[in-house]
Amino acid sequence: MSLALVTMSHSPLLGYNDPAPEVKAEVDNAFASARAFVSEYDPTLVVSFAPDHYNGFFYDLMPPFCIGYEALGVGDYGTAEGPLNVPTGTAEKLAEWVAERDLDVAISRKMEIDHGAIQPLEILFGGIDTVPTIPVFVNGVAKPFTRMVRVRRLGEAIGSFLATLTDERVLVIGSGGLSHDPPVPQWATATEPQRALLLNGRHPTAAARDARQERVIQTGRDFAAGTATIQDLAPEWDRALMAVLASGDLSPIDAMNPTQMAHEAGNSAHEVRTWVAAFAALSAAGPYRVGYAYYRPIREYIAGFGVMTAQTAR
Ligand SMILES: O=C(O)/C=C/c1cccc(O)c1O
Ligand SMILES: [Fe+2]
Repeated sequence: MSLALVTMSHSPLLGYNDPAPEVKAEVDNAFASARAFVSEYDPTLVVSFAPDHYNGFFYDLMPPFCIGYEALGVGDYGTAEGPLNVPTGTAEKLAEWVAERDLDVAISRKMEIDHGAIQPLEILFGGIDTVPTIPVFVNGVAKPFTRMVRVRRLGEAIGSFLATLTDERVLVIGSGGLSHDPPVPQWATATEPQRALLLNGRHPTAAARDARQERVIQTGRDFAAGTATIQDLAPEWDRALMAVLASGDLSPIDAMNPTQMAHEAGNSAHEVRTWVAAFAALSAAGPYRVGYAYYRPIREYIAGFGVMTAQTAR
């Protein structure tokens, strides 16, 4: 049984704050390479590991992981709104398989997902319902964070299930990261209105959504201009992580410390958990080979921006 993987940074600022034309062309080329890889593999099932940014998951009930049995996009930053094509029966079996392997994972029969999960589907498939997709939420923004070994184990358990689906060609996606520190409020330092959003900010008014997005877009512009106060990107940290993921030996990930990750690479660097889960899932089907890798720190997107493709080695 073989599996395929695409991991990619997302940024809601794509199309809002574009970098210099040659950098934008590089990113477009990276997306085109990932698309070509996916098109050749022709997946029949996608498992998408993605974070959320207080659009679907809030502090009224914040799980570290959640498998979606049904899901819909919320439509933030112009991304698609509406239902995904989730194979509910397979998602249910996946959650049971994971629970039997001693891992605690939440489930949702109505998962609301934002640009973190939607953007890769739109970039790779041109839509959110073209290929059956099981969304797996991996908390990458809301403290407290699980130890990284739990993320690796979850990925491996999901991969071991996927390896039993011999009639499917499964693509795993990891969306997020790499180093970045966008102006997503932190509970400890949030104002009262921000805390209300973090606690239960579902379905904001159009005006509230626009105000939030405008603030992030402006921060991206300020960051590119060198005037923002957010933490800088950490290209060496990003490249080192990509090297570990490409090496096939994920064990060094277990030693990564959540506090240190945020300190070195920004609060939202925890989104790399999705990459770790995706690579761990891939590793469950045997040794793998990375076919394509792109990286550049892009301040306009507030992202250490990376794209990788990989596949089970034959
Ligand atoms: O949720 C937001 O408003 C912003 C999120 C964001 C900004 C920059 C890079 C990212 O990966 C993000 O998710
Ligand atoms: Fe994000």
